[in-house]
Amino acid sequence: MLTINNVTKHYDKTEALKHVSITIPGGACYGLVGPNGAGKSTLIKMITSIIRDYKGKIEFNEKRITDKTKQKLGYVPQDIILEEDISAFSNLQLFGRLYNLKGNSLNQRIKEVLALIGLSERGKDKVFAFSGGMKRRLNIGCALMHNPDLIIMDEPTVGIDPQSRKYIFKMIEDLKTAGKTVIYASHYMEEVEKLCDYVAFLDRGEMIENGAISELLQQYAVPSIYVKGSGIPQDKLEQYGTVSQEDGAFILYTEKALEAMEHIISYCRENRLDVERMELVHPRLEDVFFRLTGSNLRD
Ligand SMILES: Nc1ncnc2c1ncn2[C@@H]1O[C@H](COP(=O)(O)OP(=O)(O)OP(=O)(O)O)[C@@H](O)[C@H]1O
Repeated sequence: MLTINNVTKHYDKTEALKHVSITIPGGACYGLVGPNGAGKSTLIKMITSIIRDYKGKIEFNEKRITDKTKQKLGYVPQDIILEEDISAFSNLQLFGRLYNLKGNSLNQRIKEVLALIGLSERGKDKVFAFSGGMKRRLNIGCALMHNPDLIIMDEPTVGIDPQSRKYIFKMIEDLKTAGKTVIYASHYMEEVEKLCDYVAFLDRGEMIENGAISELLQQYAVPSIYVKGSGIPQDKLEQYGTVSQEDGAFILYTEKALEAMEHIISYCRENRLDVERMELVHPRLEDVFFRLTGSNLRD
């Protein structure tokens, strides 16, 4: 378990984090979400003790993060930190040695990690020949060499191809199955919704809300109905909730979705109006963020 207790960080006059507290249960995948400048990278650097001058307390399994406990942490930075002129194997070897792996156990671990990141066939190839996605996978592999219990990933899918993204998702699922704890900072809300069990929303250094994704969806997101058809009066829909328009269709946000759908269908039948398409839209994490902040993450 990782506990972040009332942490505050200033960079000169910028207050990058303000009294943030989060508890991350062991074995969970925890999303950190927020717009540019929200404080995600600062928080991650504090967890990994790259930044040490802050107020508050961060503990992993009830111990302050020291050079010794740091051995249990794996950090995948936003920027790729690989030696391009040497092979994938040699890059992993470098990182393994940093964690005191040697001889057979080092070679064995390199093989395991190459398999985990889907690059077994490319171990001998120099990194400069790799695609952006392969470099990202190798970057993650470097952080896994010492088999850490907590893996912290800062925007690991930025600028990569769909195949590598899929591979990274699978790696995270495998890490979860192996009982590892994962912190996943991302701008991509749909990725967090798919991969993570919990999420913390950060905005301008403040933690706006956090908790289990399923509970936040229930608490904050209102279901909506997509209705497309000719002649359907907007005020009929407004009897059930708030209505917005999108590409010639209505989106009705309502807590009484099924009742509203039944009434819209019978109204259209009675008045011989044509319903081209009507469907219930399940709320998304993006909607929760919008509800809490009044803006979209990528505005
Ligand atoms: N080294 C630094 N010196 C001064 N200000 C900084 C420094 N690093 C970050 N900041 C400021 O602190 C705030 C939080 O930045 P941080 O990089 O943690 O946000 P972020 O959520 O990771 O954003 P992004 O998604 O753009 O990486 C921002 O206002 C940023 O400009």
